[in-house]
Formats: sequence, C-alpha cells, structure tokens
Amino acid sequence: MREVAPGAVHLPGWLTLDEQRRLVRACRAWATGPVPMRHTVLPRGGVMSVQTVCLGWHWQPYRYTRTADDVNGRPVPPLPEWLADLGRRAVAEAYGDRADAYEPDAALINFYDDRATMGLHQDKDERSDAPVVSLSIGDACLFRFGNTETRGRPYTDVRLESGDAFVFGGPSRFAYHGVPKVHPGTGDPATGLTSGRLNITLRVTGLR
Ligand SMILES: O=C(O)CCC(=O)C(=O)O
Ligand SMILES: [Fe+2]
Repeated sequence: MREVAPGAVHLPGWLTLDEQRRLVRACRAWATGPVPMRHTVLPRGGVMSVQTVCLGWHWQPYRYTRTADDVNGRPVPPLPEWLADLGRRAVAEAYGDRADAYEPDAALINFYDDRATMGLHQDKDERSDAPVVSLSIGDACLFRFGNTETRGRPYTDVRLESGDAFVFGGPSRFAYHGVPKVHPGTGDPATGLTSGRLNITLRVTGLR
C-alpha cells in the first residue's frame, strides 16, 4: 500500500485472480445490456476513446440519470451488493478502519483498447465527497494522479496493474486524474480478459 497523495491510496495486487475473473465475467454481461457498452459522446461532439457501461446511475457528460438517455433510454441495472462490498473492503483497507457506512450507488465500467486513453479530469458530478474506489483488470496502464487545483503538476505517475485498487477520498477526492497510456500485452489472460484494460470505479452520487 502506498499513499500517493493525502487520501489517495494505491493497493497493488488487491484483487485475487478469482475476484478478477468474476469481475470480467460480470462486466462482459453488463456490456451487452440492457444498456450496451458504448463510446460516450461529449457535448461538443467529441467521442471518448474508452467504452463505458454504468450500474446504479447512468453517467453522461456531465450528470447522472436513472435512464441511459444518450444510448437507448433504458434504465441501468442495479449495482450489486457484492460489488458494493468490494468497495467497502477497499475503503477499509486504504484508510485502516471500518467502512460500514460506505454505500456506493454508481459504478462506471470502462474498457480501454490498446489506443484508448482518458484525459485528466475531476470526478465531480457526484454530490458527495465520499471516496472513489477504482479497480483495474487486464493490461497495465499509466495512471496520472494530480492535485485538486490544476491539470498540471504536481502529479504522480502510478503504474496500475491487473488486480490493483486505488482509493481516492478526503483531500484528494476532487483531484485531477487520467490515463495517458495503456501498456498492451501486459495483462494475464487467466483473468478472462485476453486484451485491453478494464477499470471499474465505484462512487457515491449523493443523488436520490
Ligand atoms: O481508468 C481509470 O483508471 C480511471 C477511470 C476514471 O478516472 C473515470 O472513470 O472517471
Ligand atoms: Fe475519473
């Protein structure tokens, strides 16, 4: 475990291979619908290079809704309790105490192919300052974790590998972060993912 910035904790190798396999299987099913995984279109017409599917609440730039109005209008599936439990365990491990009160109600599942990246951004469409839990499976990536003020320095570059968790809360909850590069061919096919990178972020929206 390494505290990258105050409240931002990297937990390398946190998921077992079995947990990663289960997540890959579940994500494959969620990717097919009721709302299919797709490249999110930004308000000014840009298209994100990652593909995304949501649970609990649907995220479209820059808000959460119960139905996927920018895809097919269908309600998104609920966030299962076993996934929320993983989030609680990660928060407990990162901050060294119990996290019974952590109730994530949205998950964003992102798939990165070899060329996909994610620009530096803040996760700030939530109306809660509860931590974000990020789980990574498949190819390793360069994850850039910055500060709450600017897209620039200071930032820390972290290599996120399959099975890693990264929790950001407290003073780092609204820090800029992004994925400048995925490292093709670095994942273990035993996870069930033979290429690309899967990232799942659990969030508390503060919405109802
Ligand atoms: O893929 C990652 O590691 C980060 C994903 C992310 O920042 C997001 O979905 O908001
Ligand atoms: Fe993010």
